[in-house]
Amino acid sequence: MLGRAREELDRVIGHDRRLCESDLAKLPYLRAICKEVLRKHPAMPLIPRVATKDSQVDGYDIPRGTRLIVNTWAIGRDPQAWEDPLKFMPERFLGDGKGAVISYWGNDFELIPFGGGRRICAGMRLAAVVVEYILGTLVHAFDWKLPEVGAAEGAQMMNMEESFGLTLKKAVPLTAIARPRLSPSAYV
Ligand code: HEM
Repeated sequence: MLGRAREELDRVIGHDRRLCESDLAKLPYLRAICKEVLRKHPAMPLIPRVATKDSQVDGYDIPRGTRLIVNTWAIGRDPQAWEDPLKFMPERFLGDGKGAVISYWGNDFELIPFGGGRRICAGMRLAAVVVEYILGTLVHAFDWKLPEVGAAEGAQMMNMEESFGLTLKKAVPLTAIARPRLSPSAYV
């Protein structure tokens, strides 16, 4: 996966400069990775709401004033919505399958990391660009490796468990070593 992302970045950008915002539209695999991250690890896992009128959802009566929590974390891992939901598979957003037309702008309810409706994230356009830009730059401009440690400690380093809160964080922070891989002039 890292190799495929790097191959795409090298093909579009080369080694003599760093990624620019205008490159992002030409990097579909990078975009698919970011979507997959936001599906499986949404930064805001629980979205609060209050019912403004009596309603019925999926056979449940919801009286006006009820406090509701939309669990985007669970939606992203729902086997009724996603094939093999626990697998990190950016390819699900590429090609001509169902996933290729799913976006996170609030209309496809299986992928709502920025929420939806009137209170949808006010910064989502900025956030979507920044996430792609930062991840793309880190992958394109550096080779990454884990510190050399014993197997048990090594397994902990790639630990993807999450600690729940208002925002979702990695339970075990990642430590990795970066080595530049572009022409020296690209870093100036
Ligand atoms: C990956 C980054 C981000 C994620 C995943 C994210 C996610 C969310 C979510 C899920 C909500 C609740 C939406 C709802 O209730 O339907 C929200 C609200 C909000 N976000 Fe973001 N957000 C991100 C970045 C940002 C940034 C960069 C800004 C500002 C520059 C921002 C500003 C806001 C504001 C102002 C609200 C409240 C909107 C309202 O209640 O009307 N967010 N965000």
